[in-house]
Amino acid sequence: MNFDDILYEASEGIATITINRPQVLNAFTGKTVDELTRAFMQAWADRSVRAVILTGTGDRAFCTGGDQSTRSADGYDHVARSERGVDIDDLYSVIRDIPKPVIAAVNGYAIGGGHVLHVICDMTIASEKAKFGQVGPRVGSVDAGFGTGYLATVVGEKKAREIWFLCRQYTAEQAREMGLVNAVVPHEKLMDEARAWAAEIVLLSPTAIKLAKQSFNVSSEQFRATGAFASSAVSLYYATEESQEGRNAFMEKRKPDYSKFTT
Ligand SMILES: CC(C)(COP(=O)(O)OP(=O)(O)OC[C@H]1O[C@@H](n2cnc3c(N)ncnc32)[C@H](O)[C@@H]1OP(=O)(O)O)[C@@H](O)C(=O)NCCC(=O)NCCSC(=O)c1cc(O)c2ccccc2c1O
Repeated sequence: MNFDDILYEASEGIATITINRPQVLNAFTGKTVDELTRAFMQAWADRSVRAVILTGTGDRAFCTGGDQSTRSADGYDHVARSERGVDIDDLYSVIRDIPKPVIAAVNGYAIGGGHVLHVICDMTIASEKAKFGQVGPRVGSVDAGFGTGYLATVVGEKKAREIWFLCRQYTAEQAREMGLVNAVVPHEKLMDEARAWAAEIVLLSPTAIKLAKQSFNVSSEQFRATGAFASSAVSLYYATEESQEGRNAFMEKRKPDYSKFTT
């Protein structure tokens, strides 16, 4: 399968999927989301693959979410819906549903939708240089469902609300302390560590792993429906002046001014 925005490689039972848009810190467009979804389906269909690693190209970013330069007033479709009609909810679903563990190897910023991506992965290994956070309320967006409710099941309600309501960035060590990542390793050892974890999985019973993963998914399944509903709501929100102010401020490299908006 040919991809433009991502890299796909499979060997020794491990598929590695790499978001490859370093010029925008691996932010994704609809096309990127579509390619990621297809890459996960390819890893699912390949019976020799027992574990998947998701990472980003370069030293600076895992993924910084939707590519703001492609977002327009008529909404979310331009950010995360491809010509083929595949959207972010399908990507989140395939990461959860593929019956093989998915390890996020976070090599830098995991921000916005990029943060949600690593949260959805089964496990996260972080470079000591990694930075984590949500930015939606700053840039006029919100990725609810897995991005909010499921995050709260991972780090607790208070911490999840802090992450969303303050839009701070957290270090890899802070992320480990709050249970957001499984391990923190020296930057240059990140991919070796991720491959070592995946190689351990390769030796285990694939059916037992599948059953365990599917059973873990049961209690958070409600967030899939919340996410679909939230995507519909956000596509309406993106059309508003308030949301546009967030996006425009980011592109113009200034602070957003939400002072005239109320709710
Ligand atoms: C990630 C940062 C904190 C990094 O800051 P830093 O100062 O280190 O670097 P720069 O800001 O100078 O970035 C370098 C370069 O990359 C460009 N860039 C970075 N991120 C993006 C991006 N997301 N889109 C487009 N371009 C990006 C940046 O403009 C610079 O370009 P130059 O040409 O000037 O060199 C900081 O970059 C940052 O905060 N980025 C913004 C991240 C952001 O707004 N992400 C989108 C959030 S919304 C989202 O992801 C989202 C996705 C979904 O799929 C949803 C689905 C459903 C509902 C909601 C969704 C949703 O909210």
